[in-house]
Amino acid sequence: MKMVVHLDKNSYPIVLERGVLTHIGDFLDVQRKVALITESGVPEKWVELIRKQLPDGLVLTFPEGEGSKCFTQYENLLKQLIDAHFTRKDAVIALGGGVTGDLAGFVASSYMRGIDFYNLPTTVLSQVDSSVGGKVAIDVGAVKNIVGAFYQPKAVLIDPDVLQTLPQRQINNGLMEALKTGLIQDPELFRLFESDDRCIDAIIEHSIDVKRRVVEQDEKESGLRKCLNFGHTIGHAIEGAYGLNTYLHGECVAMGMLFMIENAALKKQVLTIYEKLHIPPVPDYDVDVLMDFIAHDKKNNAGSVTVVLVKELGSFVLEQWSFDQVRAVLERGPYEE
Ligand SMILES: O=C(O)C(=O)C[C@@H](O)[C@H](O)[C@H](O)COP(=O)(O)O
Repeated sequence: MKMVVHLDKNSYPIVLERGVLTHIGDFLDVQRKVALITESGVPEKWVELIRKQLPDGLVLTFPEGEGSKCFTQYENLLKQLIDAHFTRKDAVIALGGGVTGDLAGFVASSYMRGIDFYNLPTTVLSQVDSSVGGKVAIDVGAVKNIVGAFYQPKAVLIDPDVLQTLPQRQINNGLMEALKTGLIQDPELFRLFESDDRCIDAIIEHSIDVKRRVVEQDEKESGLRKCLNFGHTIGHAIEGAYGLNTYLHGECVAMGMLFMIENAALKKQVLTIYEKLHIPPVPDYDVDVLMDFIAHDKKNNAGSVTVVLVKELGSFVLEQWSFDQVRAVLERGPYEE
């Protein structure tokens, strides 16, 4: 199955196909230097599958985890491209999860002011969400994605077969971004979570299709695209407050969404899904610490923040809240009406 993200000269295909990673040469020119940027957690068999299709490939592996989305790793990767004499005609492939796509994409966006970038996501989270849309970034300290760019890939190749080696916690983590998409835009996608035989291919297809349509209408997040941040304002704050490595990103988004669902029956349905997928409960938090992170949110506007609320399944409302309103919600807690 192939979709195209229509963005004028930055348009690109998303290929969702079991086995697509066995023939990447059909989608990109491999007859040049290609940096295959990957993280240590990606099984060797997937790295080798891609490497052997790259006659002049350079495998660059960084330690897995959010901690690698930092200036040190960013600089290391750039230095390795310089040492290997990469030119503007060469390319970067990201093979991994959201961290790899963000880091490798930011490297590609800035090396020589931008070289070709291809995203080959290997986790549920990156397949349903982060590989599409061109957000690339690193963190500074515990502040998530604070330095980055909008830099669209030349193609996204999604192969659900690679998920067979993914630990269950990572699968459930990624599913939270798809659940988010269902809650804000796609009731049918939400229903897939309520059925007992969740079909991952259908979840990916629904999620990516919604994301594609949102990005086409608002590439740089001036309006509509903010809906994709449902759960992220408080989610990112919890992620940061717990040191970026205690909870996974999707788990934090799941926690963050609870504060922003203004429909008791729907919240109950969501909590039932969390229970089935073993999503951790919201931990104890210090309101002042979370507010400090929220003060750095990119959706801030002098003294207020754009929040995404879900009142009815499949739709969202954007509201401009004062910090006092956010504080009140944090003080009320995630499980209260
Ligand atoms: O693509 C988007 O736009 C999103 O907001 C998707 C999010 O799920 C994703 O986690 C994104 O990386 C968060 O972006 P940020 O702008 O809040 O850093």
